[in-house]
Amino acid sequence: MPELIPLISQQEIKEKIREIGQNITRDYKGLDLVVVGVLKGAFVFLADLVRQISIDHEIDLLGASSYEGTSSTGQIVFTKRPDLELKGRDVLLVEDIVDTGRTLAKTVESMQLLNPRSIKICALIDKTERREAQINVDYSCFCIDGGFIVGYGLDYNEKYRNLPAIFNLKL
Ligand SMILES: O=P(O)(O)OC[C@H]1O[C@H](OP(=O)(O)OP(=O)(O)O)[C@H](O)[C@@H]1O
Ligand SMILES: Nc1nc2[nH]cnc2c(=O)[nH]1
Repeated sequence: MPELIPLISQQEIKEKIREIGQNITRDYKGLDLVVVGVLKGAFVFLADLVRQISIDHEIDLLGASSYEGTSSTGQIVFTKRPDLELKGRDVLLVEDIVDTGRTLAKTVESMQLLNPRSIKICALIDKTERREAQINVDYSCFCIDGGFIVGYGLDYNEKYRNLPAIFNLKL
């Protein structure tokens, strides 16, 4: 039976998202912000984050998937493309986690083809141990070394996304 070890509490998540939301609000004043959440994992974080951004902005979604169990297959499959016109606009990609960095590297590459004015990255978790692609996370809520984490949108074989806090999964 997998074991769940508490890592980041609901309260810590709430406080950090409020702070990051204020920073985004300040930095994007006067810009044409489109917040693009990367499904599936980012759906919980995205919903909480946009409610802490107090300037006008639009929201879109893209889908990217590459994990089987705790390992990246290395093959990023885009399951959904954004619907909004992004040309000339200020895109903020919202991810639940940056691990190897492969998903975001491919995602940024594909978003650049749509000619936005700017692309920045906001991640709930910046996990550094397995990083392979050079990714600059502009807004990071929590930085951790390693482990496989679940909860608050993050899954293991599609389970545990509903947990309200973040846990280390021990198999
Ligand atoms: O930096 P990386 O090593 O590429 O890992 C990060 C990606 O892994 C997870 O997605 P996953 O493929 O599990 O799909 P999901 O969001 O649908 O769970 C997560 O949501 C990120 O998109
Ligand atoms: N759930 C989950 N998905 C990931 N995708 C890349 N790293 C992780 C992780 O630690 N946990």
